[in-house]
Amino acid sequence: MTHKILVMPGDGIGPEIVTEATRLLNALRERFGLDAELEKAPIGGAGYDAAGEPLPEQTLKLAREADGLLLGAVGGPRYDELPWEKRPERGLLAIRAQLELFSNLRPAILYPQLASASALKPEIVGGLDIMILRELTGGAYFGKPRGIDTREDGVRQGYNTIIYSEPEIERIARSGFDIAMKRDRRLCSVDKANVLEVSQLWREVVERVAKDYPDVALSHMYVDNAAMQLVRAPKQFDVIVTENMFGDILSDAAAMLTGSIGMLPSASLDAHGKGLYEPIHGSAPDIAGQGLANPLATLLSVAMMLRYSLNEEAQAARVEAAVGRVLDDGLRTPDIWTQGCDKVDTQTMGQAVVAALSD
Ligand SMILES: NC(=O)C1=CN([C@@H]2O[C@H](COP(=O)(O)OP(=O)(O)OC[C@H]3O[C@@H](n4cnc5c(N)ncnc54)[C@H](O)[C@@H]3O)[C@@H](O)[C@H]2O)C=CC1
Ligand SMILES: CC(C)CC(=O)C(=O)O
Ligand SMILES: [Mg+2]
Repeated sequence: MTHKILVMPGDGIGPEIVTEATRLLNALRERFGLDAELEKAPIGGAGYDAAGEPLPEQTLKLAREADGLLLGAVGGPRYDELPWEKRPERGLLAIRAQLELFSNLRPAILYPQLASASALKPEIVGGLDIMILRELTGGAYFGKPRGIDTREDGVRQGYNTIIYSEPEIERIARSGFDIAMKRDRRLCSVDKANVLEVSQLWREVVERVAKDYPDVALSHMYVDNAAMQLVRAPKQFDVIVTENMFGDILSDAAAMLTGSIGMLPSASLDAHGKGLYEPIHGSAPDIAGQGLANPLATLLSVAMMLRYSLNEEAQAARVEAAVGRVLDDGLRTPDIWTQGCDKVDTQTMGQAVVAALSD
């Protein structure tokens, strides 16, 4: 069956890195028999420019019809003054919500070739392979009420609401336990239950779900400590499950353990395996259009799409092996460059991965 893949480049470095992902997918089609057709649609600032909406109706329609979704990144200073409903970031949140992509897998893996690019010493971080599972359709980014208004005494105030229902917590907890069962069977649930009622409920529900997974060692940790422990001794973690905003922040921190935020892919899944795949980073306006962006997080996101949504494990492994080979050859974009390696631009890196694909 032909896989329908929708690519949504978005803004900033989005189009540059998605160009490399498209090059990769086309190579898999032409040289390795991947049966797939690609379509392209605007989202984020590009959606606003094209259709006046950060998630145009036509993009959402195509997304619903596709088997796999690939996204670059959204946002940029050009759009920062827009009202919330029109902002690029709103388009991203909207597609996640509309497609019920509640389960966001963010693997943080240190490639051995990048040991010297990590923010931590090799003896602390060597062999790092953790999975951060972030709840993606609840919490502060979606809770209502939200806004900025003026109190009766004339003082302006801004507010958001962190809200989670029991079923929302339960389904992400189950995802966390299921993932842990396929790994080292250790799950750390991260919350702020010493201060937040929403976290107290989170902890209660996670404990309840744990009864169905007696083989998984469950622990709990407050998010402030978790941030510190990630930097102090990251290998103590196997799977981390946490709410939307905590996961957003912790995964950016974890990225630096792997050398760069340009190395971390992600999968955002619904309950049936449909997924949106994207690097965890943003649109990086500071380096956009200069060939400086690392495309590897996006290419590794393609691998995740092949594995999780398209059932193409061999193709996924092929992509990951090619990334490993290119790193073996010493090619580095500036964000992961260290002494003795070859500094290359976005396109050269993408072409090298394609050239390194093999049986
Ligand atoms: N999923 C998405 O589409 C996301 C969008 N954003 C949006 O992106 C815009 C910029 O946000 P920032 O806070 O600056 O975060 P960012 O992740 O875009 O950039 C943070 C830093 O990492 C660098 N960086 C990011 N990706 C890189 C790559 N592939 N290769 C090399 N260096 C890379 C950037 O140059 C920058 O110095 C904002 O409009 C923000 O709302 C932010 C995070 C996620
Ligand atoms: C629009 C933001 C929620 C995007 C982001 O920072 C992320 O998903 O990591
Ligand atoms: Mg983020």
